[in-house]
Amino acid sequence: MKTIDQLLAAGVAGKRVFVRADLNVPLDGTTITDDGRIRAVAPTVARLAAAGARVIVASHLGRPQGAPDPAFSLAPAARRLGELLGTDVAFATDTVGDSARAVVASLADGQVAVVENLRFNPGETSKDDAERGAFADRLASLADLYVGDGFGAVHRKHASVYDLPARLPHAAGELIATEVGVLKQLTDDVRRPYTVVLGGAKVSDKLGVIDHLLEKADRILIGGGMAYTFLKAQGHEVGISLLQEEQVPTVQGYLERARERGVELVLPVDVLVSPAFPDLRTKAPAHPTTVSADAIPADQEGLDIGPESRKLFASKIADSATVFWNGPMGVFEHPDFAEGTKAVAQALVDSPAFTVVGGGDSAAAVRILGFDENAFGHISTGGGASLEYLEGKTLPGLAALED
Ligand SMILES: Nc1ncnc2c1ncn2[C@@H]1O[C@H](COP(=O)(O)OP(=O)(O)O)[C@@H](O)[C@H]1O
Ligand SMILES: O=C(OP(=O)(O)O)[C@H](O)COP(=O)(O)O
Repeated sequence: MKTIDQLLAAGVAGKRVFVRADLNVPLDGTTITDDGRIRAVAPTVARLAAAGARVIVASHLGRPQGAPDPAFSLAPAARRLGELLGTDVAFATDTVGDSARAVVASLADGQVAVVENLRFNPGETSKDDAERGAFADRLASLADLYVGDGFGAVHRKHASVYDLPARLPHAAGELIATEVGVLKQLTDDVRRPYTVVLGGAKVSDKLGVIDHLLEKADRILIGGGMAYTFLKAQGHEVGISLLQEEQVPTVQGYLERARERGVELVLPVDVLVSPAFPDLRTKAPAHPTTVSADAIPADQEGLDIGPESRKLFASKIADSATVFWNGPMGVFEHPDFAEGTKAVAQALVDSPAFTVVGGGDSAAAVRILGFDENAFGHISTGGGASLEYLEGKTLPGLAALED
């Protein structure tokens, strides 16, 4: 894989360099609640700008449906990038249209622009190669060189991640190089016991990785929204909790294989439930109840792991040599449902293990809940991306950066 150093050595002054970043940051309205992903890509942008490149930064944010949606605008992220770089950052109100072309044409050497959310365009995420390719052609017309540095999205076969680098001379940015360097340590010769903690809300996306983890990990702890499909697979009712009903038979297979292989699959023994999803803006008290994991009332939603589960998970983490964690244990954005995530983060900090936290929200959670980033072995900007990397899959966004 060519690195940014090689690109810089060849000279980028006056060149339009397209940087595919992952600026998919958590927002409260237009306020960024954690800017970790912007800080993570800023050094790559800064180095290119300092070398005289005209830098075009592009990213997705959230999951808009292929059309402009102001709730998912990258404008706040562009402003924050400008603050971090200490320079004006221009913003194009579209991705490949008149605004983007005008903004790029007006860039002087060393200046930086951000174009609007890639996913406002249906071609970005299309499953149709021709439609994705046509959008990649339009992106390619904006730039001379491509730098892939959106580690959190390298598992997506999307136009800006996969098709665009095939159309321009390309290199990997500093963030991707660092992320891959650290995650390699978890694939080569992992120190055991190796514990993987999974949670979060992207359940259908991430359930599949368990198939591979059953071959690799000694222990898998499952909390967050992921837990309820497992509890259902064990025959328990989960009320109105997040559930991937069609995956229940697959998960029953995982439970069976874990038993056969001697992999410890640890589920919550108690959960915090509430009749409604909490208001994350007002943070109004939700008055949750603690119930046993096998007794979730039909009209209630499981929104965090309970106190006994916190102790159980912490004890499993304490007795580990390597821990990889993706996915909050509950709806940590609300104080009533943050204790499970806090307890797991604290257990990682207290553990002598080599610890890696991955994922946009998981990384944000540890910082928002007040943990020192340096207390972890590594905080990865990618959740799904790191899980699929650990699975040994060929990731489209990394394969596309190969020479
Ligand atoms: N029990 C639950 N029910 C619904 N959502 C949950 C639950 N537990 C965690 N979440 C949500 O999961 C989200 C993060 O999930 P995900 O995107 O998969 O993690 P990451 O970004 O770290 O990879 C958080 O916004 C959190 O509120
Ligand atoms: O937030 C992300 O992934 P993550 O939640 O697995 O860390 C990335 O920005 C990818 O976003 P996507 O899962 O909508 O493709």
